Amino acid sequence: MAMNKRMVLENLRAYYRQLKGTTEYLVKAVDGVNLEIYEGDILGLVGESGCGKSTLAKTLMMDLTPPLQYMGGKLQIISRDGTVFEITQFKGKDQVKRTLWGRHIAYVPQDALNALMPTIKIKKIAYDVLRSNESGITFQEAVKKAKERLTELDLPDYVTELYPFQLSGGMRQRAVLAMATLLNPEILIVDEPTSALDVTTQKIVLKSLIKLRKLELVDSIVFITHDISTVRQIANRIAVMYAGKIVETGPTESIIKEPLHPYTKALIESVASIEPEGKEKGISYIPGQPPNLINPPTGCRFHPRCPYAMEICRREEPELIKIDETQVACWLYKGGRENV
Ligand SMILES: Nc1ncnc2c1ncn2[C@@H]1O[C@H](COP(=O)(O)OP(=O)(O)OP(=O)(O)O)[C@@H](O)[C@H]1O
Repeated sequence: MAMNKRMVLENLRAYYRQLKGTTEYLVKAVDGVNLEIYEGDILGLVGESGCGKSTLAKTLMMDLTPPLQYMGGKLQIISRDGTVFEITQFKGKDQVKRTLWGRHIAYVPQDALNALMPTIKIKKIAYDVLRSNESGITFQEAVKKAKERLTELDLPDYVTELYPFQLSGGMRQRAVLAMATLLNPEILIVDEPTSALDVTTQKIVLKSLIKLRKLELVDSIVFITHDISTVRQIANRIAVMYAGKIVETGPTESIIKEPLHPYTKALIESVASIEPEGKEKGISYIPGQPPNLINPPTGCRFHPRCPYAMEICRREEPELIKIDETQVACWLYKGGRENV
C-alpha cells in the first residue's frame, strides 16, 4: 500500500545558543533528525526527559525564538492537495505562521491546559481562529462550526458559551484540541497531552485524539511523551529520540515486542519494571544519564550507556538503516539482523 507522506525531515538541526561569560555554547537539542510522517499516522515520539522532544516539536512548527535557532536541514509539509511547503525556505516565522499554522500544522504545547485565555469565551476563540482563515465568516457561522467540532470530540455544545476556567482539566484539554483543529490541519502535534491528568481523564483525551484521526479531521498526529506505555495505546508508529537524534522508528508492535536499538530496549525494560506505580514524570530507570548536549559523545551518542558498545560505536556515528519495517541507527545491525 502506497502511503502518502505528510511531513519529511532530513538532517534537521536546531540549537540553543547559550552564553556563559563570554563563551558561547551550542546546545544541540535537535541534531540531524531524519523522519517521515505519513497520512494516517499517530506517531508516538518517545524518549527520556531532555532528549529534545519538545524542541523538535517547536522546530516542526518553525516556532523558533532565541536562544533557539534553526541550524540546517530539510523540513517539508505535503498538503492534501499535493502542495509541498519547504518550511525552511519561508521568510521568517510570520510567514510560516500566516501560511501554515492552524491550516496545515497545529501544535498543542505541554502547558496547553493554561494556553487558553481564561477571560475569553470558547466561542470567541473559535471565531478568531476561523476568521484568520476566512475573513468573511460570521460570528454565528463560526459558533456553529465550533459546536460541531466540540460535539465530534464528545463535548457538550454549550461549551462554546463557557470560559476556559469553567472547564475541568480533561474538558479543557479536549476544547484545546477542538480549537487547534478547527481548520482541519494535515498535522497535529501534541506535547504530553495527558501527563497532567488522572488516568480516567487521560483515556478520554486519548479517545479524542483517535477520533480526530478516524474522522479524518487531521491526517497525522505526532504524540510526544516520555511514557512509552501511553504511546502503546494510541500510536501506530513509534519514533525513539535520544540526545537530539531519532535512533529507531517502526510500527508500534515491533518496537514494543522486538526493539532493535539498545536504547529502545532499555526504555521498554525500564517501563516494564516500574509499572504501574513508578511512572512519575521524568524518572529514568536506565543506568547512567542522558548526555550533555553541548558536548555530546562522539560516534553513537548512546555508547557510554550501552551494554553492547563496540570500538566503532565510539568512533563513528551510525546512520538509520532499514530492517524489515523498522529503521535503526546502531552498529549492531550493520550486516543485517542476523549479525546480532
Ligand atoms: N532555553 C534553553 N536554553 C538552553 N538549553 C535549553 C533550553 N531549553 C531546553 N534546553 C535544552 O535542550 C535539550 C532538549 O530539551 P527538550 O525540552 O526539547 O527535551 P524534552 O525531551 O522535550 O524533555 P521533557 O520531556 O523534559 O520536556 C535539553 O538538554 C535542555 O536542557
